[in-house]
Amino acid sequence: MTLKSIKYEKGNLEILDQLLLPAQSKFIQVKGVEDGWKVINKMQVRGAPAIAIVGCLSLAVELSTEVFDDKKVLRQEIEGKLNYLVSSRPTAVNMKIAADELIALSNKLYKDETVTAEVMKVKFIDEIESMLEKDIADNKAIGEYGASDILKSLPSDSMVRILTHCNTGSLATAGYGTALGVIRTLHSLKRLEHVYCTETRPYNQGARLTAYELVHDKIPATLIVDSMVAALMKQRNITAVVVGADRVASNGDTANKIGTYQIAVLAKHHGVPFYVAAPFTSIDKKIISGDHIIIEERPDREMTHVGDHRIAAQGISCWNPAFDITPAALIAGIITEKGVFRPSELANCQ
Ligand SMILES: CSC[C@H]1O[C@H](OP(=O)(O)O)[C@H](O)[C@@H]1O
Repeated sequence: MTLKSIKYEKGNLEILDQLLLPAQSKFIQVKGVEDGWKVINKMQVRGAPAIAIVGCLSLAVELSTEVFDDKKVLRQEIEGKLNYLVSSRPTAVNMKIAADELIALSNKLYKDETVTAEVMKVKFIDEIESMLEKDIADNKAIGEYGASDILKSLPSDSMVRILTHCNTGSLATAGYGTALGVIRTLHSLKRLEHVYCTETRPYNQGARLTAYELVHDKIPATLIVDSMVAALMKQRNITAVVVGADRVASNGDTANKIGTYQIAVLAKHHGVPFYVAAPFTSIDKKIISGDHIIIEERPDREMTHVGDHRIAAQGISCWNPAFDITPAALIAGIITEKGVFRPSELANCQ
């Protein structure tokens, strides 16, 4: 049974409160857009694809409780609430891309005189619901493409050792995962010797979430502290690094969890291929480079406390960017549901 972080039935949405993992596995109800914004902003649900899916499903749930007889009112409500959801977290592009596409659909349905307000609402909710299965299908394709690219230049009986950062699995998507999807596919092919996952301070997505998923799936894995990456690459024969993405610019520069950039630099130094795994819903063709990606800064408390326990001196100032930018020059390949692309190929692929 695979892990699920999102439970959805028409008119009802629940999310696994990831702030409580791994100690407590508790689902909480999301009754509408306001709840959706809050659970994303507080990082009770997180991960670029999951943010978009939960945000849009929160709107679907809200609309399903209302009756519309005026298409103009429905269209205005859709646009306003999607733009509000985009403001919940600024760096991942998935929610913005989903909002733009759904607003375009809303405008198309609004202009179609054969479509009533209620039919417009039903068609709109159907489109949002389709995101769940599409994301899982995309992740399975990412897993296949990524595994074959990593294995293609290796002896057919060799085993691989993979390093990953943050959480990119079922807890960051609708299921299976992106970088963790590549790891799951390598494991299913019986070619995965071992995974190393970083704890990923300060939210500890690796220690709390990725380790949770790897243990759940019985995948051989070892947790390391973020500062161990250089020693690991020096002492263990890491085959490849595979990480996720929150926003990939059209030149391949990639925003991902803080700490990703330094892993990419170390991978270059040690001759380890560094891959980004992300669906096309994480690629922002509207920006030319990583210089144009907004980096979210999170509250100091996420650094100074673990739960209610203070671990940093009272009064120290903190800098807590949630992401950093890895330059395209350090990326061997961008693994998507349409194939693996070198960064220089990205601008021309649809
Ligand atoms: C499926 S990629 C998820 C991506 O999102 C994470 O960030 P956060 O936990 O702050 O939402 C991290 O950057 C992952 O690579």
